[in-house]
Amino acid sequence: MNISIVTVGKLKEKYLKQGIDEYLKRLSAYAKINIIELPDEKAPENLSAVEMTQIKQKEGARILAKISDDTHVIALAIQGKMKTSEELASTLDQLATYGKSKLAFVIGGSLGLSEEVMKRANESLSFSKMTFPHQLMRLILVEQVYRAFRIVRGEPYHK
Ligand SMILES: C[S@@+](CC[C@H](N)C(=O)[O-])C[C@H]1O[C@@H](n2cnc3c(N)ncnc32)[C@H](O)[C@@H]1O
Repeated sequence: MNISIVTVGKLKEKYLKQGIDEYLKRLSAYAKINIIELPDEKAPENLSAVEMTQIKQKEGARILAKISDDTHVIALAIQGKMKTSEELASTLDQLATYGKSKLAFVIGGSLGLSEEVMKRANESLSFSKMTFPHQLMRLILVEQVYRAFRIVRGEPYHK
């Protein structure tokens, strides 16, 4: 399976980078993972709602340009659907069963994801009702994707 993680904003924190690199290394046994990091749109203070939407749309268009039509898209959003790790594993398993070899997870920047990205997404995924910074979200996501593959393969993983 080819998995892209399309993410807005740079990964700056060294401690998170180390964690992400470790899970990407482990994941390489199960899938081809491609991280597509897009720059954050600069959003000055005191923007009107309309201006904010325009900036989000611009960011969204850059995200969508990186995703091919035949890709199954999972948008990460606080208001998305919550799943257990087993359910995420089952999603990956089902996609593989139905011959969907391209999957993209999308992580927004500080403004969140535009309506256009949410509409393009085949599903949305919430990791809790709490807000995580995008860099930490990337680490949590790669760990959960790794966990999902271990579950699919019936391989041991600490609970
Ligand atoms: C700092 S958050 C953006 C916060 C923004 N105000 C919003 O409401 O989306 C950056 C990105 O991380 C992801 N994210 C943060 N917390 C999340 C959660 N609990 N579940 C799923 N995704 C989350 C989302 O993709 C979000 O766009």
